[in-house]
Amino acid sequence: MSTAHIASLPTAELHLHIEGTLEPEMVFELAERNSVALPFESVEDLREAYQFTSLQSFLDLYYDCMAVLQTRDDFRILGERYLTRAYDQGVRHAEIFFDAQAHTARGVPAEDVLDGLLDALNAGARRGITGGLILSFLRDRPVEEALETLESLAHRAGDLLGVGLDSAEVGYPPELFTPVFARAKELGLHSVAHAGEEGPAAYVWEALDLLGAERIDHGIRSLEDPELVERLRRDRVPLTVCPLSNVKLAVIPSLAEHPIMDLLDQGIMVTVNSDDPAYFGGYLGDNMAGLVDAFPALEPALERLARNSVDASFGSSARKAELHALIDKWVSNSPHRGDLAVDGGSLPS
Ligand SMILES: Nc1ncnc2[nH]cnc12
Ligand SMILES: [Zn+2]
Repeated sequence: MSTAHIASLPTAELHLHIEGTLEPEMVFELAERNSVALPFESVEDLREAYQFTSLQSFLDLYYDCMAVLQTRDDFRILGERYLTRAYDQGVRHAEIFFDAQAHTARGVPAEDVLDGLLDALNAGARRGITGGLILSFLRDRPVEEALETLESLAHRAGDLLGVGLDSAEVGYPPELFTPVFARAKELGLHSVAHAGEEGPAAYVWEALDLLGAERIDHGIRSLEDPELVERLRRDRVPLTVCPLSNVKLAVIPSLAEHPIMDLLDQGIMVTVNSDDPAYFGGYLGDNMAGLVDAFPALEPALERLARNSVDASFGSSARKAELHALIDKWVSNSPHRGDLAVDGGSLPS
């Protein structure tokens, strides 16, 4: 199967930080437009800094770069460019995280961020890519601030799909955010949480049992706990796995050592996502193609990965049916279609 065909697989992207789609060229473009001084001489200079040794080493640069995002229109452009690139790599539905606190801390109103991203999503929907927004709380900032942020957007709950939890993981257990997620539930919002990226399997349990998370973002360290694996399998809890991110942030030494095959073999509902594609070397289709390159045996499970992403999304039943029909079409245009895995979460042995 060609790389181009793999990268055209229709999917839903469920783990994507919009601020992580800020390409270096756009950092410079917006810095000029908004008169922001940058500590980098050139695009190349900035790109050279993309050498991360941990989640924190990435987050330091990620938060610095987003200082160039200042107006509703900046967020519209950011969103539209992501949706265009994602569409080109097969994405037909995107549930997008935004880090409101990283912007309000700089004096940018949360509603400007929200409105700019909604402008982009409305334009995307007219062009065949649907989606929604997930307000993600920064777990390394005070819980009270997360609650205030949620309350400040409570009157806009109808414009949000759900809430999430991200930023530096170790030392900031999900348990801390129990009241925030309880309030989000009262507002009728879905819940997801990053857990088990750098942090332990215990954080995944907390995200499920204390926050009521419906999906776990990353979750790869769940494999260290057989009881947790059984829980995820039994309840069909989706994991939004981000392979290129895991390698770039040194969570996994190389793509060839990624545990995706293990996760699938254990019957876990895995989805593939790009996390922060501008920083990690590729969008969703690039993640898929990289995985198949590292694990040729994954090819028969591509259809399963795509169907998982649709089933794990918070899209309407009607939209899910449309997305499954697009996957049907992709399968019928695939070589060796008789060999493709069509049911179950695991690979044929
Ligand atoms: N991979 C990641 N983990 C936690 N927080 C993030 N924010 C942006 N990317 C993230
Ligand atoms: Zn993430």
